[in-house]
Amino acid sequence: MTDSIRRPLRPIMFVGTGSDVGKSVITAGFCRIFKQDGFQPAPFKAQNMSLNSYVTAEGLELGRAQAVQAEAAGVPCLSDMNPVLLKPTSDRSSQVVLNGKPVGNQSAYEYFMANDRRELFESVKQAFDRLSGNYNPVVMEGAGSISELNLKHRDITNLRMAAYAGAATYLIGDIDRGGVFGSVYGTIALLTDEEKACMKGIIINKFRGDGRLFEDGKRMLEDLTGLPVVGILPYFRDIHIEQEDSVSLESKYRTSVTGKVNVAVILLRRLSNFTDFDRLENDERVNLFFTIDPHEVAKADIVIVPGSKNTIDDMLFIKNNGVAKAILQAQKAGKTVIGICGGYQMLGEMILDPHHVEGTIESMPGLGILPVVTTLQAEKTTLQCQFRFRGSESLAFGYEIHMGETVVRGQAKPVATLSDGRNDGCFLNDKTWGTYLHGILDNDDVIAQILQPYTSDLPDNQTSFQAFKEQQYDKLADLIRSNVNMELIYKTLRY
Ligand SMILES: NC(=O)CC[C@H](N)C(=O)O
Repeated sequence: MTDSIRRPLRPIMFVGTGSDVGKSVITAGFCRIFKQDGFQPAPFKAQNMSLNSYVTAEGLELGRAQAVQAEAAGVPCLSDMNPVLLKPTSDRSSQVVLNGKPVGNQSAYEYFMANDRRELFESVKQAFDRLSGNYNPVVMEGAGSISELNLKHRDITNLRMAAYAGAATYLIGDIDRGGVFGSVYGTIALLTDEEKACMKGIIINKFRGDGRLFEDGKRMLEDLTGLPVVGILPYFRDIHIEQEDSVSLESKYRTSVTGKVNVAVILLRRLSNFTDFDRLENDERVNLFFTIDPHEVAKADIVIVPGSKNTIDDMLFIKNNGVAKAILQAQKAGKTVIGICGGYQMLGEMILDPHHVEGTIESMPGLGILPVVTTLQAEKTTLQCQFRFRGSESLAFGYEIHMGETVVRGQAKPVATLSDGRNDGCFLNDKTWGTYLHGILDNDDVIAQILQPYTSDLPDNQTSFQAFKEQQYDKLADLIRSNVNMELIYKTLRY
């Protein structure tokens, strides 16, 4: 790479013909490419709607996708990378996180919408400006489709942002779902001239088979749109990049199998941070599946109750559909039952909501497996933390995102000792515990402890999860480089 290429670059932005076309993963891949080429890139997505979030070193919350992209970029994550995060608590309301802190529920959000989200867009622009002052290039991601005509005037994420940033913008179309000519052509045709001026090319994603077979199609799309098709990316299953949207969760609904340790994660309605299970999911010894079927829960060796954005609603949900009973039976039968965050709260005796943080119900009995009582507070706890799991020597890493404070009754032992001196969680025995620590299952010591009763096999892959993730980002960057015309892309990024 010559020095001339390392001059300041224009921001680059990836937008889509629809949701789940692969924007987040491609953005992560480009973050890694720019890092490899000697730049200091940073990801940016103005607004994210997700129940998977992460915490910065300063204790500010942002969407997991931008945290993953920051990891690919090799830089610490910042709330400026995702200044607006909407976390749905019910079908009608979301918690709005602005610059890393909750500012209320949807009613506050409606206030922002009253004048086409002008205040919100101002905050978003400021976050972008702070970021672009320190990183080069900013690698931006849009949201959903860029041709939602009725919503455009309120858009703060897509081309309004691209125009403000002066970003070289690339449209991603998904050929796997079909209709790629219509969706790409239609998307470009519906843009205003100002929006069109941002567009520098098209990337066709999820192509199955030999990309050369698409040569004719590529030419046709170029003739139709007047934009170059800069790459045709193959459909891949062998590169594991954390994905965080609900569509990717749907592909994980599976069932128990024989011959592996079966881990059932309860598919709560407001399940948050399902990325907690990525490490276990990639473990050869394990079959991890998300389920809401009591019969499947009964077949599992290990049952995990995950985080929930609405613990009380989800508690009611599992009581009504028989899953609560299945979890209690699993625990009585000597199987492992673990709760994380909202799941930890549900394993307890009672969940109280005096300030109506989650809704109108003020108290809800839990499963009564752990001797703990949770009270939802008005203030949210968002922290990164280092901890030691049980008797383990090694320092592990996790993060907390919760409104609830949980009090342990009696003499129960903690699950972890945090480096700030606090204790976390409630450990009843080797097979029964609950914790607030997201990311706890990324740690090898913890995985070894929970799998120990069920398998004596050692993991096939002895590399640490962190090293594994690094390899995956590099593989993704290689795949993009060999299928995308990077020279053309760099040309569009020079001022
Ligand atoms: N991330 C979570 O599981 C949060 C649990 C619960 N809704 C709380 O805010 O305390």
